[in-house]
Amino acid sequence: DTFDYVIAGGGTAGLVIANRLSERSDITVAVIEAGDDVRQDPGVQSIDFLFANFNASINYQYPSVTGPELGSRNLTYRAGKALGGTSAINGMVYIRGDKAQYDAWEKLGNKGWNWNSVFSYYKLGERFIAPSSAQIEVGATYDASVHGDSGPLDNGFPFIISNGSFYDKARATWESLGLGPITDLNGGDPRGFVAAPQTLDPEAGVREDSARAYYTPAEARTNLKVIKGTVKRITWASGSGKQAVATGFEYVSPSGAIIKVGARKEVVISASAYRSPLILEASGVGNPKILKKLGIPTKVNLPGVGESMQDHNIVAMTYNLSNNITGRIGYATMPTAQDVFGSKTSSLAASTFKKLRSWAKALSATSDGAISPSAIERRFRIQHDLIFNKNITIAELFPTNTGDGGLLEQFWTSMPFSWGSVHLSSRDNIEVPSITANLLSTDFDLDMLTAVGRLSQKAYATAPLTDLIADNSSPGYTKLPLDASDEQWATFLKANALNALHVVGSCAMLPKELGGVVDSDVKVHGTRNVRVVDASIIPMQLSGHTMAPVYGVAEMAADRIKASWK
Ligand SMILES: Cc1cc2nc3c(=O)[nH]c(=O)nc-3n(C[C@H](O)[C@H](O)[C@H](O)COP(=O)(O)OP(=O)(O)OC[C@H]3O[C@@H](n4cnc5c(N)ncnc54)[C@H](O)[C@@H]3O)c2cc1C
Repeated sequence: DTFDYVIAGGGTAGLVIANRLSERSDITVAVIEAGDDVRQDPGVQSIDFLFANFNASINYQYPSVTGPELGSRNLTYRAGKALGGTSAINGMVYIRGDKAQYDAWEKLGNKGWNWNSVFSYYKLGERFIAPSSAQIEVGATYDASVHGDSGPLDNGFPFIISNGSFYDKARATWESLGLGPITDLNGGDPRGFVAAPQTLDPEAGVREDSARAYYTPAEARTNLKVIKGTVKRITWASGSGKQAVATGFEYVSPSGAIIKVGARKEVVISASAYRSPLILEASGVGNPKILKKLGIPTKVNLPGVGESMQDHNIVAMTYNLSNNITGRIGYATMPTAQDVFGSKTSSLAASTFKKLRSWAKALSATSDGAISPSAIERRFRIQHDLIFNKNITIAELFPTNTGDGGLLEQFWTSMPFSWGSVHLSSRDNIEVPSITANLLSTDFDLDMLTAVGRLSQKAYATAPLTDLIADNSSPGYTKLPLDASDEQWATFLKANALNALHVVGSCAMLPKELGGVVDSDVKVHGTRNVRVVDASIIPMQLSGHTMAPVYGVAEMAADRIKASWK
């Protein structure tokens, strides 16, 4: 078959693109998705389960190990394998990040990509469901002006938040720690404490994933087709012009047959930050040194493919409760560098600035110079400026119910300088990426996580939140006392820090000389008609979580693609 557009991956971003492109009835669109349609699966619909589908068939699980300094621990990276992709299995928390983080994309060379532009697409895509007055009383506040009200994606607060007994005490504690309540964390300035909305239908109590939001309303269109299969590679037009021209994809059908599907106009890769680089590499687009080792001829020399994979660094602690907390705990506290480092902030700003060059050099060396030290340093400088001059939020502290009556406090740093990579593991294996996690590889990343951990511990030891807390059950105050030294923290974090599953950057939207893979029209450098749209193109980490940014980016990318029709 041949279509105008063929999309590899019907996940969070892929279905946004499919929906928006097929709005025009004379444009034909096919989506090749490896997973099943799970919209009717009660486990997917449920808004309570977050971790329940971790080992299920709708989950990809990719192995990796930490470096020896972190105990060579096994890490698992996860993503959804279903129509809807990771939005079908994730925690649904919807947080966009800080304004300045988006403005940095434009500074990095992406014309037109800034907070104002992406914000307008956030609003276009969203149908925000205002909380009830009972929900507002327990922190579900909002500013209607920062939300959309007629887009496809439902976003709101779970009904059961209104039974919560946690809010008043947590709010008072955070207020006393200088991080008082804010009205809405999605207006570009999320610093403070507030209930976080989730992509769900509050009345029905059902998950809103991209299949429900973007595929269901478009399903009946005759110009849109979903094909079950796993894309192996791009097929190329013969000839060796300046720009490579895709003719479609080759995919493996459920029966194992290798099938070709044609694309008259373009192919779009939306297979996630883990898998989009693999499809490019399998098609000969990437770092010639890596491709040569894999036995793949280079079609497009693009060394940034699979590099600068950025995640958040996450740690969990658990608490026993002396007073039962009813209802759902869905509150985020987001601090800035000043909030966590206090009076040390300016000296840290100066000392870390001096280290950027050596960090960039070391990172470049881990990938055999795939991205030059000077390009990484340029990117690091912008990141440093965001942290220390633009005062963005640099961490999130997010409590949830443990399920057995306890409280799980997860905290993570949002802007680590430790970047990893993800590449094809062997020529024909499109299923298992080779992931280098590279967690906590700079001293500052460890300092940030330590400072955020101390803030987290302090909050649960500060009245009135203490009224609810019986004890720190893990790691426990014996192992990690409230006055733990830097060494004790380092030992704890090196043994327990994990990948937060918020991976971006592996096909970064940046100029090629900065290690970029796609340009600001989300087109792969050196190709005429290959685009990538998913978390992989987000060039620099954001505060919060990654799903909302993926929706915003996909909405804007769809318009960029449509603009090429004029
Ligand atoms: C357990 C978990 C919890 C999370 N919780 C949150 C949260 O609460 N809030 C938040 O903001 N973010 C959260 N995230 C992260 C967020 O969900 C993801 O960053 C985002 O959904 C990624 O979207 P994507 O479009 O890049 O990829 P995906 O949504 O993963 O889409 C990729 C799609 O491509 C398909 N695919 C892959 N390879 C191929 C191939 N070769 N051929 C055909 N199809 C293919 C996949 O099956 C999938 O459907 C969480 C992630 C995980 C794993």
